[in-house]
Amino acid sequence: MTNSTTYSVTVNGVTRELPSIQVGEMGRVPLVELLGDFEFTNAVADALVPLLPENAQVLLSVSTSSIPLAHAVSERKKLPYVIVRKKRRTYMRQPLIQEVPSMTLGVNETLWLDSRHATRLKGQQVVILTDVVVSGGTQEALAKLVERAGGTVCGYVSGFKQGDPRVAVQYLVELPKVL
Ligand SMILES: O=P(O)(O)OC[C@H]1O[C@H](OP(=O)(O)OP(=O)(O)O)[C@H](O)[C@@H]1O
Repeated sequence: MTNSTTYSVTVNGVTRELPSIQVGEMGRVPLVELLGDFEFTNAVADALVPLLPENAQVLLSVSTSSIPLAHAVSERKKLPYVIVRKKRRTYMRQPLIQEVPSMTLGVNETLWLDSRHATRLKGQQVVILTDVVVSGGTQEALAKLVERAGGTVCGYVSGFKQGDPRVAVQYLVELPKVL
């Protein structure tokens, strides 16, 4: 930690001072933001690639914060990626709908996977990839979507772990839950 309001992390030689944000009654939480930061996203993607299971065929991630990371890892591994949405779109056809019971900020979410993309998971070995894992609720909900789509989860990977997730996640950096 560099001072009382930031938390310093370095991945593959790229350092960021994470701001600490007051989250409800949890206290001050160091906040990772890959969105809008290509240099840090690329560093995290480079470091995550060796953690992916060898048999991975597809990456599955979720909007919004994890999208740049999923894209960068996909590009490096030459694996396709699928993004689950948090809002229904009019162009979705017969989406799979999955609730996330409790998330980081205590807000329930609903995940939507368009059937066009669910088809891409069928019969595939799928890695679940997020930028941050806290409770693991999001990764669990993504795993349920994989099963419902007829795929198999072959691993859970996250750039950062912040807390005690309910799933066994491969991660790069453990962050304190509160500062
Ligand atoms: O392990 P969990 O407790 O489920 O929390 C992890 C989730 O929380 C963050 O998303 P966030 O809630 O910030 O949503 P956003 O990506 O839409 O900003 C992160 O990107 C994961 O998806």
